[in-house]
Formats: sequence, C-alpha cells, structure tokens
Amino acid sequence: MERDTSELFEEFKELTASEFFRRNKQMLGFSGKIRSLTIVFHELITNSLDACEEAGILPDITIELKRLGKDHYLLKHADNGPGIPEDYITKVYCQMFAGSKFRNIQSRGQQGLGCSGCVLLSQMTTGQPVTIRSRYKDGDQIKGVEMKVKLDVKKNTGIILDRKEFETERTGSGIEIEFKDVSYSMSEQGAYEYIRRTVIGNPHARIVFKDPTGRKYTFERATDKIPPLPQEVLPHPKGVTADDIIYLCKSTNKKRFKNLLMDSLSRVSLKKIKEIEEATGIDMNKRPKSITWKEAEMVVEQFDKIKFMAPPTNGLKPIGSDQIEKGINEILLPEFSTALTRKPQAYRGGVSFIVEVGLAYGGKSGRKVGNSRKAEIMRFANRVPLTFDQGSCAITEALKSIDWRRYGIGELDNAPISVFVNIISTNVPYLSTGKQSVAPEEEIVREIRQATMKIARKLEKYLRAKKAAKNEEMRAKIFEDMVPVVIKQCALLAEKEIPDYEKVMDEVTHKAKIMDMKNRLQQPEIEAKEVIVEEPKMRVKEEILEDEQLQ
Ligand SMILES: Nc1ncnc2c1ncn2[C@@H]1O[C@H](COP(=O)(O)OP(=O)(O)OP(=O)(O)O)[C@@H](O)[C@H]1O
Repeated sequence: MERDTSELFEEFKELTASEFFRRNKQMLGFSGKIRSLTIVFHELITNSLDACEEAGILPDITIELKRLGKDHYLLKHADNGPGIPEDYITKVYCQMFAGSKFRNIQSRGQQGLGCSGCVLLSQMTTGQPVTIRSRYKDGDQIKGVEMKVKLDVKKNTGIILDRKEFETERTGSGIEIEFKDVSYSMSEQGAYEYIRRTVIGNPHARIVFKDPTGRKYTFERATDKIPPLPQEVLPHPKGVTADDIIYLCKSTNKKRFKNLLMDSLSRVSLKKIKEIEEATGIDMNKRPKSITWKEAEMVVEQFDKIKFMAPPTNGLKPIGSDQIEKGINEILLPEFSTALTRKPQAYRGGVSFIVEVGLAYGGKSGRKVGNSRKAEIMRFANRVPLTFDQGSCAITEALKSIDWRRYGIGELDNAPISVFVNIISTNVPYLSTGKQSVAPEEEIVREIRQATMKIARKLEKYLRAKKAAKNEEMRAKIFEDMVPVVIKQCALLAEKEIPDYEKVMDEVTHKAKIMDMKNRLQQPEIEAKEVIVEEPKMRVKEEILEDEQLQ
C-alpha cells in the first residue's frame, strides 16, 4: 500500500554533531579496542603540543594509564601549556566542531573534534563524567579550576556537575577520563609506540608515561629549542573554488570585490585584478555580496589561466633535518642515520607543503620480529605520528614505488631500517576525520619519492663503504694468519732462527688498512654520519615503580 508523503515525513529529525558521532564513532577513529585507546592518546598529546607551541612553552606532558578491570582503564593526562580559560572548558571538551584552529595555519589539530570525541567515547562506554583541571592566566593572576562535566549529546553542549577552585602557581591543563572496551598494547599500533614516535617527531617534547603495569617511561627532550610559531597563510588563488569565493563574499565586511580578493588570498595584486577585470568584464569595485555564482566561476577560470607567484611558504615550519636526526638517534640508536628537509612545493596548484625524510639503519632499537630488526615506516603529518590506515596513504604509496634493491638493502620489509616521513602543510589532505592517512596527491607522492631516494643513496654509499671495509678486514686476516706459518717454514728450511716478524707485520697488515677504511667512511664525500653506539644511552628511561602517583 502506498504511504502518504506527510506520513513519511513524520520521522524527519535533525541530528546534532554529537548525535551523529555517537552513531558513527568509527568516523572519529574509534574502532577496535587498541585503536580507540591510541586515538585518545593521539588527541590529548597533539592538543598539548599545539597549545604549548602556540604559547612558546617547552612541552612537559605526563600520562598515567591505570587498569581498573578487563578492557577498563582510567587515563590521567596533564600538560604545562597555557591552560584553558574557565568559560571555554565545556566548549573544548563537550562541543563538537569547536576550537581555535579553523585557520589556514600549520597545526596538528584542524577540526575541533578531538577533545569532545574522547569525552563522547568515555561517556558511551562508561556513563561516567570526566574531570578537567585547568590552570590559566587571567590578567596578573593564575587561576585554577576543576570541573566534572558531561556531554549533552542532544544539544552538543556541556553539563557542569561539579566545580571547585584551587590555588596554583603554574599554567596547564589536565583531564581524568575513564574508558571501557579499549585495550593497552605494546604493538606497533598501541599507545606506547604512539608516544615513542611522537618523541621522534617532536624532539623538543618531554613525556613521562606510567603504563598499567607500573612501568614509568621518561622520554627526555633531545633539544631545548621551541619550534618557531607557525603563521597563518592566506589561500592561494590556484587552490580556491567558486564556492570558496561565494563563501568569502558572504562573510566579509569589505566594500569592494577587489579588496576582498587582495586581502583574503595570497599573491593577488592590483595588476592581477586588472587582468581579471579585462578578461571577465566583471566590475571589480562591485560589492562582494552582489557577486553571482556565474561571476565567481569566471574568476576561478581566470585564476587557472593567470600566472601567480608560488604560494608563500614562510608560514610552514618543518622540524629540520638536524632535529630529525637527533630524534632518530636518541630513540632508535641506529648504526647509521641521515635526514633531509626539502624545499616547499605546492599540491592542487595552491596549497604549499614540505616533505621531510629520515633513515635509520641497524642498531639496537627499532622494530623487531623475534630477534631480528625489521623495517618500520614512520608516517607523520605536521609532526603527528599516523598509526592507522597506512594502505591508503600517500607516504606508503610513495615508499612502495621505490626499488629498494638498488640501494643495497634488498626487500624493504626485511631490511633493518626505519624510514621517517613527515608532511608539513597548513592543509594536510587527510582522507577522513580520523586523520590517519594522507590523500595520495600526485605532487605529494612524487616529492616523498624523490626525497627518500636521495637519502637512500646516502645509505647505499655507507653500506658500500662498510662492505668494502669488511672485505678488506677479511683479506688482511688471511694474510695475518698465513704469514707467520710461511716465515716459520722458510726459517726451518733455511735452518735459520725465526726472525722477529711481528713488527714488520704491523706495518703492512690489516690494522693500517682498516684505519684507512675507517677514515674513508668518515670522509665528507660519503656525507653520511656513522653513529657508533657503545653503551645504549637511551633518551627513554624505564623504571618499575611501586605506587608512585603522577601529579
Ligand atoms: N591541552 C590544551 N591546552 C590548551 N588548549 C587546548 C588543549 N586541548 C584543547 N585545547 C583547545 O580546545 C580546542 C578544541 O580541541 P580539539 O582537540 O577538540 O580540536 P582541535 O585540536 O582544534 O582539532 P582536531 O579535532 O583536528 O584535533 C583547541 O582548538 C584548543 O583551542
């Protein structure tokens, strides 16, 4: 029987963002027990790093994970950032799509979903409120406030259940949050590995982590240099659509279309405005609000045809090859390491990005299967480790397209190497809100490939020199073993005393040759740094604690 239209529409409803993600938590990355917990670590750690960076503070992060029952944990996370003013606490933790990072700026966060997503997951699995502790500057004072909050899913807002003030002398934010149906793991996709990689990509950070077994890991910072503050970058005309132009026109208070274009986009000069005017016939003095869709399309067509200077790149702040090497050396303790930060490039014509790569070979740390060291690929975007969805990622695609045998390491999977790739951009093209993989944009894939091949050549040179040194050593050893026998036999035959041959041997045997090879290894033409690790002096200190509390 056919149903009435009005009857069908009786079910029509509106969903808030929180209701939507309550039904689709996998879209926030919360799927699977290990992954869900790692994503929580990711959200809280990236926020602390962003907040510290913006405030010019060297990050000190403490995390404690306590097991309360099977798949049931209490997480305590605290940082020394600028804190969150009281009025914003419920917005930060209980409102989806609310944040301070909706700008064209290089930051780890972009969407205003991370904190509220964690609170939502906690509430959905335990029904418990979360406790937030914020210490923030208010004029000359530092205020301390603690709140117990819940997320009102139907309204996408926060409910304050309890509030108290406390005295404090330093700034920072902290959260205590419970989860069920999650699990802690030491695997490559687990929370511990996430922290380890975070420290490699952020050598300026110090993280203390107390795991559920009572082990306390202290990852010391490898550098005291605070990364420079990224700046906002205006969108480049080659990267905008007609819809972007209409959006700009609707939300501006500029009186003339030309001023809007020149002030909201980069590289649009008065000269370019004239070119557009001549080609399209659009009056550039028009009020932006009167620009039609058709006109916006015509402007975009002209943007495609006109030559503009490349997008500005001063807003991008890479880690830098020295810092990457420091991070790699301190955490992976490799036999050989090298890193490279490339020049900025643009994808989709108008979004600038920088690729950074690093390689670590051999050594005592790194991924192991059984006793042998295996290859590990460490993907990062804006210094944040990407742990999941590697199959669809631009980084995986680029690394797989390289013929690694050319670089003397055979099959990539079985080689004892760690490959580090970081993509820096004001707009990393993530494939989903979970932000775990980067879209394989042609320019990005090409750039990663080029950069990696360049450092792989350095590794190849190092391996070649190492092999030559080994061969030389073997040859010298044979010589050293044989000569005394020959001398003895000759002396016997000649009925003479065995001469003192050891001094002569020293001059010609392997010692001299090995010294020579070692010198060659260190020569600048090899451009590779050999890291000799005698004692594993770990940046991460591991302790087993009784019942110490992290504050
Ligand atoms: N530890 C913190 N210290 C200070 N401010 C914070 C902290 N954590 C979050 N914030 C503030 O709360 C806002 C919301 O954080 P949230 O994690 O929800 O989203 P985001 O970081 O902006 O984006 P994304 O969802 O992509 O991570 C941030 O933009 C920031 O202004």
